[in-house]
Amino acid sequence: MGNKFVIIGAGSTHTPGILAALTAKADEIKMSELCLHDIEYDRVYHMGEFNRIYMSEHRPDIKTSWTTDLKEALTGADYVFIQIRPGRNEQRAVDEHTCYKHGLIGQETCGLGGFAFALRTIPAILEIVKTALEVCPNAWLLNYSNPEAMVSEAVYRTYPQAKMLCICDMPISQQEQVAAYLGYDEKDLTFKYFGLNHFGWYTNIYNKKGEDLLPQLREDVLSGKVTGLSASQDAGKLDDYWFKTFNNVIKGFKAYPDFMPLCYLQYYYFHDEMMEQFDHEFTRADSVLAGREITVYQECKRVIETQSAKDSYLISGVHGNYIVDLASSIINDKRERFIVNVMNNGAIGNFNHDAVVEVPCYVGASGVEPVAVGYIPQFHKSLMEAQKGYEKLAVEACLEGSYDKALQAILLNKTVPSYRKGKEVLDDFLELNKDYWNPKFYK
Ligand SMILES: NC(=O)c1ccc[n+]([C@@H]2O[C@H](COP(=O)([O-])OP(=O)(O)OC[C@H]3O[C@@H](n4cnc5c(N)ncnc54)[C@H](O)[C@@H]3O)[C@@H](O)[C@H]2O)c1
Ligand SMILES: O=P(O)(O)OC[C@H]1O[C@H](O[C@H]2[C@H](O)[C@@H](O)[C@@H](O)O[C@@H]2CO)[C@H](O)[C@@H](O)[C@@H]1O
Ligand SMILES: [Mn+2]
Repeated sequence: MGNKFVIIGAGSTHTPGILAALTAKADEIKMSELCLHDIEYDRVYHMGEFNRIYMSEHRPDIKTSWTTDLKEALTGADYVFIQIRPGRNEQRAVDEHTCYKHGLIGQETCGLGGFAFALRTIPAILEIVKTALEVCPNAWLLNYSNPEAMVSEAVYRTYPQAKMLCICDMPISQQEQVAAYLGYDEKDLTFKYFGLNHFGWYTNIYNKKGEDLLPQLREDVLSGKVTGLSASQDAGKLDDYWFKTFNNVIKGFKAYPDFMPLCYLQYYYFHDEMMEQFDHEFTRADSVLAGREITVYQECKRVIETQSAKDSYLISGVHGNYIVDLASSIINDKRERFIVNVMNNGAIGNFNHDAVVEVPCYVGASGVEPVAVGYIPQFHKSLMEAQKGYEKLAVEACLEGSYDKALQAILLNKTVPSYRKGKEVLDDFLELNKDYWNPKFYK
């Protein structure tokens, strides 16, 4: 008997990439069944039928199904991938435009866009984990749903018994860019890293000879020899948003050269410049809605009409491969190294032990074993402490429906300059999220 895999939020436009990775590694992960679930019938119908046709042509031995019934999806599940976006990209666009209206960065997970997003996602994720603990308590839950930093805090404190890993594909994406610049395959390098999700730094980059390549990269940055990461890649593969974002890594590394920053730190290091660099009228969510949201479902409809996926493009890419490789490391007890959001418990010696941090971990059948990072410098520790205070208070505000805690959280976010600005955005968000936020906010 093989493994039943389930994708919750399967209407995700990233699902085709995950299907490609699951299919490519079906034997390695012993996949015998794949069920797609989403709360929106139209989305799970199109993605579910796409998957049925695709699998019938590539792996007819694998049983496929799709449903809007969560308990039905989770019955007998062994591995559950979760990638939900309550309110979809339409509500993400509302988050971004609202922040820009008040002169603050509008971004999916960073700044106050992430705050609104977290307060929509956390209640939904907790419901899914609660149901999974009832229906398939021994299943591994691998979560991509954002904002990971706050989703993981909420889940790990509410359901510490859940076999759940909260992961992000940004570190591996940036590592692939850096490896290409250095002339290596990413798998041949060991990246030393610490931080919070979308708020971390690389301290060393070792090759197989044990040589640390970060100092040379730092020299290239400080000398002006390298001005952008994406230059090392076929820029055509990256859209303008990612092209700019990966190039800003070099800008951040130059500004604070002790460690290489994860690209998302651009929103905190250079908030004012990000306001100039990114379009306020046509935001990232607008771009996704006009792009990926349309092309992915057009392809699903085409395959359903022709009843064949033989000539369908399917790009597994880093997003699809990362979560399937992680599942394989558990299934086959490979104990490979992944960057995961885990309870600190001393991995970062001088940071709150009762806080979720994002660190390298070895992942096997027994779960995750974080690397001992040791003590981190005052600069990074202080930035992380303020951000973690924001994250923890945002989770408490969400779970309690507390306006006061929401106001406290907001002021701790480095993209918010004042109580007045933060309160203006919060009050707009309360009105705009009535269908998603804790009803206690409105009592
Ligand atoms: N961790 C990472 O590095 C990473 C990478 C990519 C995407 N993501 C996250 O994955 C999630 C999905 O992203 P996307 O761009 O694919 O979104 P998407 O809008 O394309 O798809 C999300 C799907 O979730 C469904 N959904 C919403 N609420 C649900 C619920 N309660 N139960 C089941 N399904 C539900 C929606 O109907 C939609 O089909 C987002 O949270 C996004 O931020 C995370
Ligand atoms: O703006 P989106 O919806 O395209 O992406 C938002 C997500 O961006 C990161 O994931 C990227 C990944 O880093 C990139 O290399 C490529 O694989 O696409 C992914 C998804 O677009 C980030 O890690 C996620 O947390 C964001 O949700
Ligand atoms: Mn991420």
